[in-house]
Amino acid sequence: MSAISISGLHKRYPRVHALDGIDLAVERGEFFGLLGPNGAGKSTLINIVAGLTRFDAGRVSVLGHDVVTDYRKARRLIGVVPQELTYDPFFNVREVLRIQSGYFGLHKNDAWIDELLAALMLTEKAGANMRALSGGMKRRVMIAQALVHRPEVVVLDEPTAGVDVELRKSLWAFIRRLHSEGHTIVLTTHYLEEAEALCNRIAILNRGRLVALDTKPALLARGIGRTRRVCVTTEQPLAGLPGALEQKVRRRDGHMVELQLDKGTDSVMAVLDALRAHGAVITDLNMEGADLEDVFVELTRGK
Ligand SMILES: Nc1ncnc2c1ncn2[C@@H]1O[C@H](COP(=O)(O)OP(=O)(O)OP(=O)(O)O)[C@@H](O)[C@H]1O
Repeated sequence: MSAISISGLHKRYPRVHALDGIDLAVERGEFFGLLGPNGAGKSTLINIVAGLTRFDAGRVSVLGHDVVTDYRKARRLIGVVPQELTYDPFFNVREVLRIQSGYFGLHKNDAWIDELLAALMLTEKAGANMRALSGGMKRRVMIAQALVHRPEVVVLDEPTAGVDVELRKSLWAFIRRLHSEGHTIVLTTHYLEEAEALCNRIAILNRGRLVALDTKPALLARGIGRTRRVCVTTEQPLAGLPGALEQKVRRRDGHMVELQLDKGTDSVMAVLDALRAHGAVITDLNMEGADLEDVFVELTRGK
């Protein structure tokens, strides 16, 4: 049985086909990344899995429980950390977590709440009013809130958006811990670095469609993963480029030109020679292997 199973899923808003036939299964125990540019449909998908958004066609279940016909059971098995910070400013942190526990009929949940507060470094803020917390702390409370009922499946919609580096690292550590304790984790993120560091399987969504779904090494091994980026800085802005190089340009900005080269067939030395023969005086050179960003850019570019 899959942790999350989605088949033939369609969701239309009046002006956009937000999800255009999604088939996807997240297995139990996976650390799954859901990536995509703005508007790709990630939040819509997550909200559907959480039972918060209606859809037009398809089937969605959490650990075998249909999110529509078996809503209550599905809801108990999943914890969703939404992207937007929504909270009631009149309650303190502990009250928020107690109220949330109450929704699940858990009236003696303080031991677990204390554990969550400690793990998320919120113990000292337990009595603080929500409105008095910083954005990063509110986000941690929302994570705790999603976990009060110890759901097996944890879905985090951009948990580290707008969070400083230090807190991001501690959130990563906490999410890793949840995963090592047996939770299935689904993470949406804009930070490719984050998906590369954490997820074992990654789906890339673009305009409501899945454009890739594979393990991280398999994604990197795709054709595009065999390229290398070379960034050349020249003394004078380049007037033009040798014809053969024009089509390899990825970015160009005054003194700098970034080329995407095939590791197998393009020799870096030959490229530099061609630039020099064209009158360029090279002052700096940077090379990078392909990373997930190349794959992402390639798959979500244009149409
Ligand atoms: N309630 C709504 N009413 C109408 N259109 C919506 C609604 N919610 C989302 N959309 C549209 O559906 C599409 C998918 O949006 P969604 O928020 O799921 O994307 P996303 O991948 O989560 O983007 P982001 O990374 O910016 O959060 C977008 O075109 C968006 O404008």
